Amino acid sequence: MDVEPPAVHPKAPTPGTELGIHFDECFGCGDEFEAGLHLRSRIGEAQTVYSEFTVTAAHQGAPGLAHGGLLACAFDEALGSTVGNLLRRPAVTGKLETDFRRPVPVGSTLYIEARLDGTAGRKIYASADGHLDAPDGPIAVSARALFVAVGFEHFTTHGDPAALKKLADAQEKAKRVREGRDWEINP
Ligand SMILES: CCCCCCCCCCCCCC(=O)SCCNC(=O)CCNC(=O)[C@H](O)C(C)(C)COP(=O)(O)OP(=O)(O)OC[C@H]1O[C@@H](n2cnc3c(N)ncnc32)[C@H](O)[C@@H]1OP(=O)(O)O
Repeated sequence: MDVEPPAVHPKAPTPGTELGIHFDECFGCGDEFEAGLHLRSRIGEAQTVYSEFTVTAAHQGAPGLAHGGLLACAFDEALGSTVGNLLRRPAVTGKLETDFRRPVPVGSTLYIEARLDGTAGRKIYASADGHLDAPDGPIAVSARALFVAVGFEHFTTHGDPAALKKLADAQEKAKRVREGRDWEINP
């Protein structure tokens, strides 16, 4: 099947939108686990998403340096967020390839610029570059990923139904607050 240019969903958030946390317990972006990556993302122009990841002592491999697996995790999150928010289509990572070009010290921030590259049926291609300590800093890590679109049953069949319900309830509550209907919540 030919790879086609990605078609951004008409209801995708607009450039400049801060994306927030998609699930409190997500290791990539959630705030429930102190040692998590706490990635913060916003929509950029032309099918891009910008994310920032600050490396702490909790993310070390060698003394004072980020663990490569956790850097890959940051890219999985940044790319997953790009696919999910721009296409508004449930998808999971099928393949993730990383190039580690420079060491990333504790205390540094990676500025990750992620983009959609194309789609072919259920396959979604995306890639990203991580710039060290400034949006135009040297590239320390690059990644390419294949996401595969799945039905919602992927998560209900393989995931945790109680956690999914917690997530659905939180999303419903956030929607009510956004629409000014928070008074409808019966405590
Ligand atoms: C508003 C919304 C906001 C949302 C924000 C969300 C943020 C989220 C942030 C979180 C981010 C974190 C995100 C995470 O961490 S997601 C968690 C990590 N990923 C997983 O757990 C996925 C586990 N794998 C599976 O479930 C299945 O294997 C999948 C579903 C991927 C495919 O099994 P399925 O049986 O369904 O499909 P298929 O096998 O017919 O494959 C379909 C097509 O894909 C091609 N293919 C598959 N794998 C590979 C591969 N490795 N290399 C090359 N190609 C591969 C395959 O050849 C075929 O192509 P073609 O033959 O049709 O040409």
